[in-house]
Amino acid sequence: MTESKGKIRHAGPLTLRGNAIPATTTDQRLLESRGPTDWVHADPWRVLRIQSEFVEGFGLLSELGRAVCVFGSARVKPDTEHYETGVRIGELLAGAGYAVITGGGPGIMEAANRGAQQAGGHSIGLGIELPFEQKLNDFLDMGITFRYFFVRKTMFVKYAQAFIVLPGGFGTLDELFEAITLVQTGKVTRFPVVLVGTSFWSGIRDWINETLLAEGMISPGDPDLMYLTDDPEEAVKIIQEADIQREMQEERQVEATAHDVEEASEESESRRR
Ligand SMILES: CC(C)=CCNc1ncnc2c1ncn2[C@@H]1O[C@H](COP(=O)(O)O)[C@@H](O)[C@H]1O
Repeated sequence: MTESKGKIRHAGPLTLRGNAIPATTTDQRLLESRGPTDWVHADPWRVLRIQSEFVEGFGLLSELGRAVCVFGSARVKPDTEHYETGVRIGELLAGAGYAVITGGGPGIMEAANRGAQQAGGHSIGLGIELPFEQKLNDFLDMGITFRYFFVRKTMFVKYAQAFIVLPGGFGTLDELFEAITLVQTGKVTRFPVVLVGTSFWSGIRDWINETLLAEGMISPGDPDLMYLTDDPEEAVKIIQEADIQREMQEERQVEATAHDVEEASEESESRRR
């Protein structure tokens, strides 16, 4: 087909006219064994890659069971206070029956994975492809490296029941505020977000109260979406208690539904009589 103005081409769901009509068809480009390959870097092709990342991620994680994400700096070194806290939290989570999910990198991520593995738990790393050479840490039972940050973030939120956030930089803040925004907007419910390290986090906590809340940028209950502690045991206890609450609420919902069904069937029975 030529590229004259009046022509029209339907390509799947697309309608193309005039100069928008490509010189070759999709099938031609697919079957062409040689020739320009820059189309693999085009956006439509990226969509497939994005889809395939979702498929891989869902496939790997769908049978995970209860899990908690641990976030924190990629830069802290072993034998430092924050690293040791990360190890302890990994151990405690594993002891409480939670799989530990991290970003799969160094620092706090490595610490939490190390702790989980040390305690015989399930240790998972969801890594990210970065412009500089970077490998998954050595303490993972299961690891996957994502191309796209947003796909990886979906996995963190979908497969964890809670977030624990240790000291960190931009990456950690991004993950923290993503989680809180999802809870604030009701996209995820009953999802505890626990900050560990009171002296590190109190500055931002105070700013949230004294500036965000004071200027009406958030609602009065919003600062309570985050728990703040120094104690790894307390962090894990907060998550366990939230789990118990969630189970109780689910049971109440099941009972209420059963009760409604019973009432409805009694009513229709008496109408029939
Ligand atoms: C030494 C170095 C910079 C390595 C970067 N390698 C990384 N590997 C995997 N996840 C990462 C990495 N950097 C940042 N992140 C993500 O962002 C958070 C840490 O970023 P930050 O250090 O707080 O800002 C982690 O929870 C993780 O999910």
